[in-house]
Formats: sequence, C-alpha cells, structure tokens
Amino acid sequence: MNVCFAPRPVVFDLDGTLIDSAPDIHACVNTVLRMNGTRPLTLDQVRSFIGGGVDLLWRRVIAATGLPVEAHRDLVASFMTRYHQATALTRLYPHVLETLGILSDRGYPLGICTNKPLGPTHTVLEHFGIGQLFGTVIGGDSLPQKKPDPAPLRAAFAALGADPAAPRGIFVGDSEFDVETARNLGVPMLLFLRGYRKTAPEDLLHRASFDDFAQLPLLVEEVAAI
Ligand SMILES: O=C(O)COP(=O)(O)O
Ligand SMILES: [Mg+2]
Repeated sequence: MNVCFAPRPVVFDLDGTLIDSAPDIHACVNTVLRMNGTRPLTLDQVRSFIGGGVDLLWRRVIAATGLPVEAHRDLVASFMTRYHQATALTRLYPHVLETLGILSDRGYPLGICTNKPLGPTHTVLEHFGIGQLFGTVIGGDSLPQKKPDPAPLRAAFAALGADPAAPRGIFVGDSEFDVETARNLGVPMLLFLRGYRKTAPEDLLHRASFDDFAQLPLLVEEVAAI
C-alpha cells in the first residue's frame, strides 16, 4: 500500500476567494475613467471583469466604455499606480483568518496562486497580516503564463514541495479561471461560492463547493483523505 504522510499543499486564489477586493478595484478603475473624461462603471460591471488579470480587466473596461483600444497600455499604467496601495475598501471574507490558522496548525503547506499582479498582492497580504502564512505566492506577473494556464499553479505546488509531474495538492478558488486551471493541472478544486463567478456551479467541474470558510477545514480533510 502506498501511504503518503505529508499533508497535501493547499493553494488559494486571492480576489473573490480570500478577499473581497472588487470595491477597491472598482474605485481605482473609476478614478482612471474620471481622469479620462469617461463615465464610471458600476460595481457589478467591474466585479464581472475580474479574474483574468489586469490586462483582461482593462480590455473589458475599454469594451464597456468605448475608450480607444490604443489607450490600453497607458490606462493600465495609470491604474497600477493606484492599485498598488488599494486596500481601504477590501475585506477578508468571514472566517478566512481562523481557517488559514487551522490549516497551517494542521501542517498543510499553504500558498497563493492569483492573477493579481505581485505588487498589490503583497500589499494586501501585509495589510491583513497574513503574508507569513503562505510558503509561496505566485502572482499574475510571476510567470509568462497566467491562469487558466496550469503553469502558475504547478509552480505554486512545486514551491510547496509537491512533485511537479504529479502534484497532489488542493486548489481553492472562486472563478471559471480557477476551475479551468485545476482541470488543466488535474488537481481537485474546492469552489468558493461567494466570489466573482458568473457560471452556475453545476456547470463548473469541482470536487466540492462551500459558501463559508468555516466549512473549509473539513472539506480539505475529506479531499486529503482520498
Ligand atoms: O486580478 C484578477 O483579475 C483576479 O485575481 P484572482 O486570480 O486572485 O482571482
Ligand atoms: Mg478569484
């Protein structure tokens, strides 16, 4: 019998999973729109644009506002200067802190795999005082590839000691991008239902779903036992 005693690494998505950051992203987008004489977007609109990283966010903002496509690079640069410090409106989802502590105490190596750029990722992790809980943090600009390419998630598991050829980790995320990433890497996915997903959960491949982080330690134990 092949028994593995090392706890499986657990890697988390960030925006819409550990943190509700849409209000800050919305505010930064609208500041840049205002500076360009363009009408603001609603929170629901901007929330629906999050998940594929900053370049895709701004391609979607440009499509929704009619700003010139050629302005993309300058708009992203202007957005990034604000995004780097944007934490005032961001909140941890309920029970995230307790759950990360429980998993860490039980010996699960923890990591982050987000499409958010590394700069604002580190800012927000330090803002909430949780950076030290994660053995690795892979951002949207850490590698040439972003989710749903499996490379960033593979890199996160590898940094936490998993076999890169056959990672035995668990991925926790909120969006279609995360579901696709887990499927591309062939690892079990736990879907958080209160994030920025647009597709019905029954149409997304996942091992289990949850809407309160207090449920996660048990789900992780169940998946880890298989
Ligand atoms: O920055 C984004 O668009 C999404 O970030 P996430 O991968 O943490 O959900
Ligand atoms: Mg997300």
